[in-house]
Amino acid sequence: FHYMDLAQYVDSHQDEYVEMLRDWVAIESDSSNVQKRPELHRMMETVAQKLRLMGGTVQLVDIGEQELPDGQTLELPKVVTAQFGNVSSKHTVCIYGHVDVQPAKLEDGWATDPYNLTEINGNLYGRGASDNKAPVLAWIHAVEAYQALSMDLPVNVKFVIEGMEETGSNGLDAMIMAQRDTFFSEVDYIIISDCGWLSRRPALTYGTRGNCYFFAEVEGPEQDLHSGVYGGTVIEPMTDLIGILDTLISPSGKILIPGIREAVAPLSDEEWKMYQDIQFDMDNYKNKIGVNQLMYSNKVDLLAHMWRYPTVSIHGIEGAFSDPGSKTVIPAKVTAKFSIRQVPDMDPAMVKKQVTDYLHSVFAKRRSPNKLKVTMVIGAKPWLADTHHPLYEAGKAAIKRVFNTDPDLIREGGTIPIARTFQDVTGKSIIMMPIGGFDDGLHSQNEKMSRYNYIEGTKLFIAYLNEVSQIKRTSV
Ligand SMILES: C[C@H](N)C(=O)N[C@@H](Cc1c[nH]cn1)C(=O)O
Ligand SMILES: [Zn+2]
Ligand SMILES: [Zn+2]
Repeated sequence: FHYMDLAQYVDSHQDEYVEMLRDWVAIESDSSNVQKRPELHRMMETVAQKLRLMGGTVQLVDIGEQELPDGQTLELPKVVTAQFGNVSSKHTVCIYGHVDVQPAKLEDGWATDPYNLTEINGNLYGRGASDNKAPVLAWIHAVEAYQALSMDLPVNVKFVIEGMEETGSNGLDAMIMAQRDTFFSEVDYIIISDCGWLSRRPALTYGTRGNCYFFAEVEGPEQDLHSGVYGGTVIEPMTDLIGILDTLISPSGKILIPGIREAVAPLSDEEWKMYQDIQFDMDNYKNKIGVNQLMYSNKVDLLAHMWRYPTVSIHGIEGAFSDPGSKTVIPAKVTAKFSIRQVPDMDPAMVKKQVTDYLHSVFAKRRSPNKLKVTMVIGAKPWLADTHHPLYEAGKAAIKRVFNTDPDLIREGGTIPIARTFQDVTGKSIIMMPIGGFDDGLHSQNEKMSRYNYIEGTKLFIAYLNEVSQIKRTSV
């Protein structure tokens, strides 16, 4: 295995890789904004074209339509599948990633245009740079490097790249089920690089939280009203909504919805010990996010609540006045968006019932004439891997080769909605191998990917393909 030659190739092509990331970041592939859907289609076509030019067997798989809250339908972005190599004596890995992004606007407080990749002090700023465009590209560059040096790929490589991850991977479950006995039948392992390290030390990820995402709509008068003219006479939808939202979680982080906490698998002594042994600087973490106090003051509690316990987050209220200035309005209809991160042994179907029943009972106590409607729009399960699987040993060896250190074994507080489906439907083992930095600002202003992580991450993937090829057949 000529690792040094491959690594040198990567180093000498890094500016091209950055330019390609620039082209990809320039496509506003925001999956949550229906106006941007043409951009998302263009993004999927761009990925497919890149893989075609590399000689892959590429398909753009139609996964149907999405139903919007107003009943209209919208074409889902096609899923790109590709295959490089089909040698039966070799293992086959399937790389999953996504190229849709979270919304971003300059006026949200970005220092640079979110869709114009900008390099400052070795960091590449742009929406989707770390989540998940650079990691997807790094996998592509890894395959390209083998090809460019006329080296056989040590394993067959398949890609599944989607464009709806940030809104729950709509349509992908059905596609995986439909292709379970075709595209996925020869796949041995699934690799996902859609998360980040915990610190400056490289990491391997063995668990993700799931997510149940809710809309709670309160509807009252026929139209918005003047708060001076009508205030005091009507029962305001916003007051009702804030009132019920306030019953979801206590100020100290205790979830108040009956049944949620009871479902959580207890933290084992082994887990407690693992968290205890992880190097994690709480002050650094506070500095990074700009707060002087956290919900928990010791490391184990903090890590456990980041990865291992559910939490409620309130994201926004549609219909509420949120522009600058001071409009004196009583909004007629307001819709809160909130989500509950899922952990073993929670069940999204159960959570849906628990949340819906609870909010209706709390609302009923208010004796409000307004109407409450609760819907769950995403129900993604958590995912957990066996860290003793050879995939993780191979990951450790690759990290040792590239970074000359042992990795942290970590969990991810975020959600990769399709991870659990991959595991349950295909029955294949999954590893998550992040290359994003701990301070990349995913979903936030000024998201970035460091040039270092992008380039060394590409080398890591090159080394990992070789390590996976050494896994003995019996361990598949
Ligand atoms: C971890 C991954 N990069 C990510 O950001 N996933 C999203 C997926 C999601 C979950 N609910 C809605 N979207 C996330 O964790 O927020
Ligand atoms: Zn992601
Ligand atoms: Zn994301």
